[in-house]
Amino acid sequence: MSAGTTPVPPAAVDAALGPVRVLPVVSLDDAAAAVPLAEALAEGGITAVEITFRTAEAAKAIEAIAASCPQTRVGAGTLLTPDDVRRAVDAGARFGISPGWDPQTEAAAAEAGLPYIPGVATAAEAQQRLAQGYRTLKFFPAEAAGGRGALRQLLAPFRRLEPSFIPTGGIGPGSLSDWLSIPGVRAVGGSWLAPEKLIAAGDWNGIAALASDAVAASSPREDLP
Ligand SMILES: O=C(O)C(=O)C[C@H](O)[C@H](O)COP(=O)(O)O
Repeated sequence: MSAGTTPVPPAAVDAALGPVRVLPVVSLDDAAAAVPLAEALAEGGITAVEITFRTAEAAKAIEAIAASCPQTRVGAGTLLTPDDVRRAVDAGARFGISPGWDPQTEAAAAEAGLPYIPGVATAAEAQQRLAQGYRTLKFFPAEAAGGRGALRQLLAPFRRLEPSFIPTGGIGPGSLSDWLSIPGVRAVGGSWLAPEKLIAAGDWNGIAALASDAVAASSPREDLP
């Protein structure tokens, strides 16, 4: 397969993400933290998590959450190669996300039937992915690529194709609700919900509090599964 591979249908991506409006982006140095972390996020009301392949423990962490946290939709992030995709799927990831896009990673995701969300930062990239049939796109790096103004401008010409964006990169509690109020923003991603320091300290109450603050700042959308 090559560029032009038919992606997993948008409805499957939507179903995999469920009602999530805030997606914690998590890098774990020790997979032993995965389950308590997912439980803390769920206690705060967040039942989806993206475990990034930035660390060697990613697959183990996904496997642990998939096995022990049935309430949590666990996905894999930073998918950069077909091998990342295969390891994510074998570990039990229910969706996959890349910071950008390449045809080999895309083909591996399509072959595995993994609901897959590529990243875009420009109109050209958005138009290419939409033309292929993707509808849910990560907008990355959200703040550095122009922030909310840039995304609003991107949405204007593409709106009739009904794209659904997950802005990620530089977003925190201060701007979360403004991002979520943009029509066309499905969810917001970010690492602020699982700071390295709190994870290292095992401060699960602290993480549950961050999650519940984020849920309080986000409006549910009735059209989501
Ligand atoms: O790792 C990946 O796959 C990425 O695409 C990048 C991350 O999603 C962002 O770096 C998170 O951004 P912060 O919330 O500002 O930390």
